[in-house]
Amino acid sequence: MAPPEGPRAPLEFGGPLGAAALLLLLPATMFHLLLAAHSGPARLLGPPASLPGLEALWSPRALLLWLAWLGLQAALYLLPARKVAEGQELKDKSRLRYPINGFQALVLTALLVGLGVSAGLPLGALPEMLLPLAFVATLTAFIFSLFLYMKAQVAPVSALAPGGISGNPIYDFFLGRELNPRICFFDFKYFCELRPGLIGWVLINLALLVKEAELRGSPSLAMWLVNGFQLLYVGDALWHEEAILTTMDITHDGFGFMLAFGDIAWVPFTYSLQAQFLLRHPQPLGLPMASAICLINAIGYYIFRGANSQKNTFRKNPSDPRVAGLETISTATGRKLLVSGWWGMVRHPNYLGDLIMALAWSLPCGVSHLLPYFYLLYFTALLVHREARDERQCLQKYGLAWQEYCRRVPYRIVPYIY
Ligand SMILES: NC(=O)C1=CN([C@@H]2O[C@H](COP(=O)(O)OP(=O)(O)OC[C@H]3O[C@@H](n4cnc5c(N)ncnc54)[C@H](OP(=O)(O)O)[C@@H]3O)[C@@H](O)[C@H]2O)C=CC1
Ligand SMILES: CC(C)=CCC[C@@H](C)[C@H]1CC=C2C3=C(CC[C@@]21C)[C@@]1(C)CC[C@H](O)C(C)(C)[C@@H]1CC3
Repeated sequence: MAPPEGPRAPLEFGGPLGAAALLLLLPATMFHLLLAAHSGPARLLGPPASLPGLEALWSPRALLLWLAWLGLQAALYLLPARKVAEGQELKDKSRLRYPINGFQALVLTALLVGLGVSAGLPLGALPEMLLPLAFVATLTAFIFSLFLYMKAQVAPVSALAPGGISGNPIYDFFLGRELNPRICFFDFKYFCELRPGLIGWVLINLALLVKEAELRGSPSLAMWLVNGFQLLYVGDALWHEEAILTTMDITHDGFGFMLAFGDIAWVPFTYSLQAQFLLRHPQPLGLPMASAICLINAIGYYIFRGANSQKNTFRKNPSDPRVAGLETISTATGRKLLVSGWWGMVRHPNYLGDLIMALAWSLPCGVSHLLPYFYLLYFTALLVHREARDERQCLQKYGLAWQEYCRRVPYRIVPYIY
């Protein structure tokens, strides 16, 4: 029998207590990382050297800059798109429409920043504002999640996510009640997932690179690598923007504090940790080591892109010649599961590629500190947890066919290990 959905569904993240703890723990971790990367010892574990006062956190300039950034990204979202894609079928059998113009937003942002810099915009001053910017981003995430929670109170039941309707306000505030909150064509979750945070991440990286050039004459090789790898990752996400429409964040999870904070605060301010670390803790990196790290990133990217594209192509059109020859298992839903190609190697080959890239992003920072490896550690925990959630959902969706898939492809993420 399928597990229940709605108020009787099993609670995730340790239920209301776990959600309450995460509401505090996630912002606290982000500030700890920002302070640690800025400090001499750069300790991941242990208390920061000193705690900032309110004057270090609050800055009207940072608030203005942050609101201007959100406004710019919202305006770019509303520009005419090269394509309008349809999302997955919803409970009421309708499909939402989404503009595909994320890559265009990245390019236009780059052009505007380029113009600004040539007109004297001090991009190298941004690293000094990271703390107050992270503070206003966190405040925005709390206020915005409150708005989303209230908006969900008046949304029809069919618009609610299966997980966020436990009835416990803290849990539902954290996980999100409404699946696709929108005002007219403006989809809040889709906008936040790919625009202000992801593009903000590469802009922060670039500012750190500029600042390093100002301080030391030129950016280090390690800084170039981190910038290049992460720009490739963000550019790839925006180029393949349509693929996000089938991820569990869009199709299953509600839009609450977890995703709102994750998208607009956690991603830009913690995913740029390696570049933040390198600015204060320069690391020597020779060409042979740099080449080996590039190779690791290329292997990770090859697996990540290959696996994601294979599944997306198959889900869009199983008779596409690129996937038509692959072996499949039929399921009672009428959909099929791939059992050869990337998806016959492990059950989440895309996670494997992503983790290999995460390793390549940390290696340029050397091995003297644990701090730049935070992303790899956090990401491993996130993907292991995400994989378990996805398995539960697939078992519920596909039943015996999923069990057969697990028998034929026994490893989850790493062949012969996990
Ligand atoms: N950088 C970051 O912080 C993060 C990055 N990611 C990345 O996002 C990407 C998307 O991840 P995510 O949304 O978690 O999940 P996936 O893209 O792995 O999607 C899982 C879904 O794929 C379908 N599926 C699973 N197995 C098969 C199969 N054998 N054949 C066909 N379809 C299958 C199922 O959905 P259905 O059958 O309904 O189509 C399943 O629910 C990944 O590359 C991940 O690494 C994710 C989280 C955070
Ligand atoms: C700890 C915490 C705050 C959890 C929230 C998790 C979010 C940070 C992540 C959940 C899924 C994500 C995805 C991406 C970024 C991180 C979040 C939002 C993603 C946009 C990164 C780029 C990838 O190519 C992607 C598009 C596949 C990916 C989608 C999932």
